[in-house]
Amino acid sequence: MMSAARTTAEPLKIGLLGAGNVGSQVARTLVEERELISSRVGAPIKLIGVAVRDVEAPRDWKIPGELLTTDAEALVDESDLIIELMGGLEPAGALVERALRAGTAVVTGNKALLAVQGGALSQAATESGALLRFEAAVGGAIPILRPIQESLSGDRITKVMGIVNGTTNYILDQMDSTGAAFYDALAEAQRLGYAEADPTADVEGHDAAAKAAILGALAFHAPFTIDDVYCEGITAVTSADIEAAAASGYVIKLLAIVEKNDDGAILRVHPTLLPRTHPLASVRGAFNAVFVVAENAGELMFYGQGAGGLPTSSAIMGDVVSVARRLHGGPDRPGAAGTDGDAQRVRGLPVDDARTQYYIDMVVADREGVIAEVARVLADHHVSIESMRQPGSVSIDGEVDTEAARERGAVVQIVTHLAKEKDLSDTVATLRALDVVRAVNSVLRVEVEQ
Ligand SMILES: NC(=O)C1=CN([C@@H]2O[C@H](COP(=O)(O)OP(=O)(O)OC[C@H]3O[C@@H](n4cnc5c(N)ncnc54)[C@H](O)[C@@H]3O)[C@@H](O)[C@H]2O)C=CC1
Ligand SMILES: N[C@@H](CC=O)C(=O)O
Ligand code: NA
Repeated sequence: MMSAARTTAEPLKIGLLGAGNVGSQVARTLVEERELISSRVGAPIKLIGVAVRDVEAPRDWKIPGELLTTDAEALVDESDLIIELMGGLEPAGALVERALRAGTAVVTGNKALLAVQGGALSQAATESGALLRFEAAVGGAIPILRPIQESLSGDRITKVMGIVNGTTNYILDQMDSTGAAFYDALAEAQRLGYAEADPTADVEGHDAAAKAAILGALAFHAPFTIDDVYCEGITAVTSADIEAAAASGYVIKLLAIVEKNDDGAILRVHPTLLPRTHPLASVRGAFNAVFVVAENAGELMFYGQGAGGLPTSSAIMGDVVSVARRLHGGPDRPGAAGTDGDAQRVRGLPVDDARTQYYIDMVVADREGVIAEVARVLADHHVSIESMRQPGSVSIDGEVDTEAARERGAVVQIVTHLAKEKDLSDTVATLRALDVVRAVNSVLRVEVEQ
């Protein structure tokens, strides 16, 4: 049985299995951000070892040599919490099972394993009281499994549909937007750390099918496996298909769809034509998006980075913090504001410090030199202009360029670059005070840049 909740200040011992794209980023976070993660947990944590195949292999982040080991089993036996990021069925499956049977908590991103042995592993966890979490297994960084398992646990989910494989979305997007060749786009997806160790799993749809099985199992509370999923990948999709779809206003996306009716559930993965106006059509690159439909909640949409070492490590670390809180006897929830021991508490700042773009609509005297005067006021306040329009004079009832309209003044509409709220409000006050400015009608904030 799982050992009693830890109440001492003894660090929680974390063992990491695998240090590839995701594992090396998780190792970096556990070492470089140890204090922050410990403060989020509310108790100390410590990475005690990283099991690798080759201690000399180059990695995205250089793991301190004393942490590296090739003895994964010994590391499992010494740890309180195992993070499995080797991928594949074996030896990952046996190691995860070994940990769970010993009551050791496991966090994994291994959808291939979960889609085959998820039921048996959950059973092993239940029997020993061990915790098993796998948010990274579907949608990479996107929190999607916990919302399904927890937030929607009081509702009935009827359908989950989305783009759940970053590699194939990247390939299809590159082919569609740049005319890239399939294998060039795949090679780039591999270089960027999106693809599975064997990318056949991505392009043949098996990775998306594994995710569909996990989504179906959690959404419908049923023991679905990858064998229950109808699966077609993208290898049969040609450049000609993509061009023809584009000519008719469609884009081709690999979708995973799990839906329930009165008789049961259908789980499927296949390339699908979507109108370019469909929300999933705008999901570009390795991004994922998942729609969930529930009887009472209606439609929900989740969007974010579905692949890549760094984004995926975020989901892994979220599970690690959540599990570590429970192992330390604390609640599996964030502390109330300012109570979780987070040393980097953030103070509130005045809105004057906010930076955004602005749209200003004003009426100025219709004469020479006025625009230069307006532009100078903006420059004096460090507000630069992105675009300026002069749609015409102030007309009433549709009159066009009459003497009377010109007398009322000219409309000027300005969009600024990023500026500080304080500089903008000073700018507007100065503009209002100018003789040549008849009125400042609107000042609206514009969000363009991330
Ligand atoms: N890369 C991504 O975007 C995402 C990956 N995942 C999952 O996370 C897991 C890891 O993915 P990546 O880091 O991309 O894979 P990767 O192939 O880059 O890394 C796996 C690492 O595990 C090592 N490994 C394999 N067998 C081992 C053994 N017996 N002993 C010691 N080390 C061993 C490999 O040498 C490799 O360095 C996989 O289950 C994958 O499906 C989940 C979400 C996103
Ligand atoms: N290979 C996967 C990685 C994330 O799950 C993908 O491309 O989405
Ligand atoms: Na996720």
